[in-house]
Parts: sequence; structure tokens; C-alpha cells
Amino acid sequence: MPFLTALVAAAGRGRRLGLGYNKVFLPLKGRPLLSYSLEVLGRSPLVQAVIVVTTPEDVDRCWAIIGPQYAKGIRVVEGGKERQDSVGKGLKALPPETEFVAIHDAARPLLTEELLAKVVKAALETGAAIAAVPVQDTIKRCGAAELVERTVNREGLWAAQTPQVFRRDWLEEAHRRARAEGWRATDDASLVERCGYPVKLVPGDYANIKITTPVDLVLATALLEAREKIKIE
Ligand SMILES: Nc1ccn([C@@H]2O[C@H](COP(=O)(O)OP(=O)(O)OP(=O)(O)O)[C@@H](O)[C@H]2O)c(=O)n1
Ligand SMILES: C[C@](O)(CO)[C@H](O)COP(=O)(O)O
Repeated sequence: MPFLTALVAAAGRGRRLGLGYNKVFLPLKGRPLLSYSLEVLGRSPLVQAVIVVTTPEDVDRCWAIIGPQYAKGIRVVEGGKERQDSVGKGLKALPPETEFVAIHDAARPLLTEELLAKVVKAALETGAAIAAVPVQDTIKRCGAAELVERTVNREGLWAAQTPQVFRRDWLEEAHRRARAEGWRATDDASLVERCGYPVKLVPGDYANIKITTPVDLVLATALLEAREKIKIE
């Protein structure tokens, strides 16, 4: 098994949640969002090291959640203005042995070991792979005055999630070229694709939601309770 470092993106501001602070500390069923991903990554035998990327003012708070007994090597580094910048900073802290990098949003607390394993397996075969789910709604392109400009054929459209797992050299090249050429993207796969590398879509989990607006907290709570109920039965 190659040396895989997980990079947890946790340096946002939670604006769409209306918090005014970093949403990764928001409690979900009594535990901060960040703790859910850390637990799964700490438990997975596929992950050799973890890097948490957070805001400068939140470094100590992240360490408090990580605790002194964390299962594997872990570092907390400062992120940047946008998600892409944070990942770019996290890449500079990779352990030298790293061969693959798994990037995950701390805002996606419902990550499972199973999904991580599926994406890692695909990345080992292809070089790059991401969790994603086929779009289920009809997609409209919004035009002037919020009138429908056109309906987008949803055949073959997938909604990208995280984890996104890459060969380290591909990912570093993608971020290096993005900085040099001014590429901006909302996920890392976009940058790797732009370099011409293949990125495998791995059927994810519709429950692997990103906590973005208040309703997502309600959904995540219900999903966690349903998951706990299934485990008990
Ligand atoms: N500068 C940033 C912005 C976002 N993220 C992380 O990227 C993930 C997805 O980003 P998003 O859901 O947009 O989080 P926020 O930026 O906090 O949300 P908002 O856009 O509503 O402020 C989150 O885990 C967030 O912590 C990051 O590491 N660095
Ligand atoms: C990376 C991501 O979660 C894939 O869907 C998404 O692009 C993050 O977007 P955000 O605006 O930074 O939340």
C-alpha cells in the first residue's frame, strides 16, 4: 500500500451557514464537524498521515479536537483565502514519503471508511479518483431576470464530492500550474483534469453531504441517527 496522506480542508468561514465563524467547529449531535472526518481518517488503515488545513486563529482549536492520542501522524497548517489556496498550502506540508493524497472537506462529516476505500482503490488504478453522485434533478441554466435560459441535459452529469484522491506528483503539478497560470477551481479534480490527467468518477453516497446551509445540519443529524439505528439493529 503506497504512503497516503489525507489532507482535511477546514479553513473556511461558513458564510452560507450564517455563522460568522469556521463551521468545522459547529456541533453535530454534540461533536464538532471536524471530529467526524478525523475519526474516519484516523481509523482507516489506508491513511498513513493527516494534515488539517485551517485558519490561523483556529489552529489551537483544531489541536484541541485532535487530542493527544490521535492514531497517526498529524499536522495542522494554516490555509488561505479560498479552498484552492488552502489545499495548496496543505500540499507544502506533506510528509516526504507521501505518494498519494486524499483531500477531504471537513464540511462533509458523513465520510465512511467504505467510501474512502473505494476512492483510494480507484485512484491507485487510475492515478486520480473522486467520489461523485449522478445528478438526480433536472438542471436549468439561469438566464437574465432569472428566466430559464435552457435545460441542461443531465445525462452523464455527476455532482462531485470529496474524498478526492490523487497521485502526489499529478496534484502538485496541477496546483503549481494553477498558481502560474491563474487557474481557479472549486475542486482539485478540475485542476488535475486541466493538466490532461484521467480522473475516475467513483459512485459516492448521497448521504455524503457538505454542510453548507442550515438545512444541511438537519439532514446530517437525521442521517447520523438513521446510521446509528442501523448499526444497533
Ligand atoms: N479558504 C477556504 C475555504 C474553504 N475551505 C474548506 O473547504 C471545504 C468546502 O468549503 P465550503 O463548504 O465553501 O466552506 P466555507 O468556505 O466555510 O463555506 P462558505 O463558502 O459558506 O463560507 C470546507 O470544509 C472548508 O472548511 C478551506 O479549507 N479553505
Ligand atoms: C470540493 C467540493 O466539495 C466538491 O463538490 C466543492 O466544490 C466545494 O465547494 P465549496 O464552495 O468550497 O464548498
